[in-house]
Amino acid sequence: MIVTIDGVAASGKSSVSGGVAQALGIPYVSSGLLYRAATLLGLEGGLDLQDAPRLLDHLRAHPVRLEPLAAGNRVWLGEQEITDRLHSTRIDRGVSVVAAHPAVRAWVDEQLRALPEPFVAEGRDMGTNVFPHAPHKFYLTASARIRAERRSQERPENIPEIEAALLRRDELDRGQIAPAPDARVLDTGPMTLDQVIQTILADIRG
Ligand SMILES: Nc1ncnc2c1ncn2[C@@H]1O[C@H](COP(=O)(O)OP(=O)(O)OP(=O)(O)O)[C@@H](O)[C@H]1O
Ligand SMILES: Nc1ccn([C@H]2C[C@H](O)[C@@H](COP(=O)(O)O)O2)c(=O)n1
Repeated sequence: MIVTIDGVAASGKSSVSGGVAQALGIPYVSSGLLYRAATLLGLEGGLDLQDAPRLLDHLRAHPVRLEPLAAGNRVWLGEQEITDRLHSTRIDRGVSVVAAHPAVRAWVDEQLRALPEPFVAEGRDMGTNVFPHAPHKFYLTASARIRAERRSQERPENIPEIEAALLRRDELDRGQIAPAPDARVLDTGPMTLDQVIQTILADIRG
């Protein structure tokens, strides 16, 4: 069984997926981490992030592995764990450019489709493109201001700066952020994290 949870940036995908996965006793898969890892490798390799062929060569020469766990995902570059380096303003600024390359998307999708079921998959196009046959699909939204207020607990920037960056990323990611026609859309703005998780679990359990 695959559950897909897509949505806009900072809508709560990782936190909600982790809670749903833990309740179901299965792992969750954060597809965004693979795009973030590709961005980190590109930046640290001194590459032009617009140069998809060179970026792809670099990714093939430096194998990245996603370890999906219910308690949180880990990303490995060979034997070295890089998870803690993937959530920074620098990566946020570059990741949409990297994620727009069809070849990078194919690199990510291949890794995701090779994972053993069951799992909860979160990202932008899990329900539309990567796992269109998933039986349970959800799509999270919230206003940019609410998302910025939530994220301000985790980042040093002020709320208007975070809000502007989120709106910029939504715009750059717009090619990937449509909900699947059969997804249940949840506006998490007026909901607590636990309410979102319980709503999804109730829907899955029918
Ligand atoms: N319904 C909610 N109520 C309150 N806080 C929430 C809710 N959903 C998420 N949060 C908080 O919002 C922040 C962003 O959530 P999270 O990192 O899960 O979003 P995301 O969609 O995975 O982000 P990104 O797109 O950047 O990977 C976290 O601090 C999380 O605890
Ligand atoms: N399925 C996905 C997942 C992620 N992306 C891109 C778009 C995001 O800006 C970036 C980081 O994802 P996040 O950690 O914010 O979920 O990766 C995508 O295009 N498709």
